[in-house]
Amino acid sequence: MLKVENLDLYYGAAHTLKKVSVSAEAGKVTCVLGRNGVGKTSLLRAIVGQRPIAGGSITLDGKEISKLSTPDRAAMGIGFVPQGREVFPLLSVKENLETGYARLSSKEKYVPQEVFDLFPVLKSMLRRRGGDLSGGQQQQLAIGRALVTRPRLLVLDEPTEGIQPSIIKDIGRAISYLRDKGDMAIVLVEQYFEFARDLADSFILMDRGEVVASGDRSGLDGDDVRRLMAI
Ligand SMILES: Nc1ncnc2c1ncn2[C@@H]1O[C@H](COP(=O)(O)OP(=O)(O)OP(=O)(O)O)[C@@H](O)[C@H]1O
Repeated sequence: MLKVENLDLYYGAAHTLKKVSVSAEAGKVTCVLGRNGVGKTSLLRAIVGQRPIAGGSITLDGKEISKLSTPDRAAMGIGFVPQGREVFPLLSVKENLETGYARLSSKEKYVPQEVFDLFPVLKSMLRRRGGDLSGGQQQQLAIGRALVTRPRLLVLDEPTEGIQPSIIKDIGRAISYLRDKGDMAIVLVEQYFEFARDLADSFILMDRGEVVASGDRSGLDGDDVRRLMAI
């Protein structure tokens, strides 16, 4: 479904991503692993259209999307859960979810029941302001908001960061459920190794802007991976 090939990205003179390649398939979780600052967030932002690339290609179902705007990519089915969640603090939970309606047809403008099944707390807090939710609840809201857009490709940037263990479990269960439905490809950036290992069908490991290892989940047990994940 998603194919990123030989992607180069710069911030000014800094060559932040060097010939990075990764792919993601429906019904699978692809994990992007690596320490702080190796370029994981930059890769995701390039995929969703928030960072221009200097070289390489990004295709979704064979169509080149690297020149398309972020809203156009969202309309093609890319949903993004950014690092830090980016919940609108003054909007209610309901209004935050409804921001996902922008590119939907009028028939699709509702919150899918599975959002509330996966995260029942959102249902009970629909009128609360986003900014009044705990970090874990905000993360659930950010995932729910992405699901409202009916993504075919769901891109998540460190959904466990700063979250309490019980909610990490809920988020892990949600990702497994979405994967097992079979029609959605999931790209997950994580620094929490055990969480990623439990979910990954395949992975890439990055170091200083480059992919230094990749493979299926069995490759995650190597010492190299742990060493390059250690902070
Ligand atoms: N807007 C920016 N301008 C300049 N440099 C940036 C910018 N954003 C990120 N960088 C630099 O690019 C490199 C990669 O950052 P990036 O956030 O992609 O890494 P990361 O692996 O996601 O790290 P983290 O886990 O901390 O988010 C870092 O050296 C970072 O300082």
